Amino acid sequence: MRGIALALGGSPYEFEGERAGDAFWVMRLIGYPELRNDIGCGAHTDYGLLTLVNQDDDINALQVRNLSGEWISAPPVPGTFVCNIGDMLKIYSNGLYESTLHQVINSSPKYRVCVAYFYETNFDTAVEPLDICKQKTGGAKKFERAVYGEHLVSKVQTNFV
Ligand SMILES: O=C(O)CCC(=O)C(=O)O
Ligand SMILES: [Fe+2]
Repeated sequence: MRGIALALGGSPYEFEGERAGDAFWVMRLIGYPELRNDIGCGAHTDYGLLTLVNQDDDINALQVRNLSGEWISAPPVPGTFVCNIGDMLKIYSNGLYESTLHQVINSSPKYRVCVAYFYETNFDTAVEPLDICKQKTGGAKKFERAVYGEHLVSKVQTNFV
């Protein structure tokens, strides 16, 4: 996160203290039964700052939607993690970073396991575009302020109910 803060033109500590000094992180171990096109992980964006996904090296199941609206594969690259930008980083960066829509369909003949680490802001943090990011994107904020915990609860309720 310090590298991302620097890349955005800020101090390395933009995502610490009241923003993410007490990060509401979650690690999830997810199993996907083989040969199932009907269950998996439906299309969604991740909620927080940054997600690191460690997936099986030999199963191609994760897909991301590109700007043309097509689903494209994100095949595993052994020894690497997939990094997803979350909704909070999209807001902080005023859209310089996109929280990409993705889904998981395991139509392979093998059970797939993924370990996903979600690095989030503090639960109660009110997230709004950083000044440095507004300056780089024309001056105006493109997204309204969102309280991370409220966003999380509303996404979980709409995703899982
Ligand atoms: O299983 C994966 O590769 C990704 C899972 C995912 O997108 C999520 O849990 O948010
Ligand atoms: Fe995800």
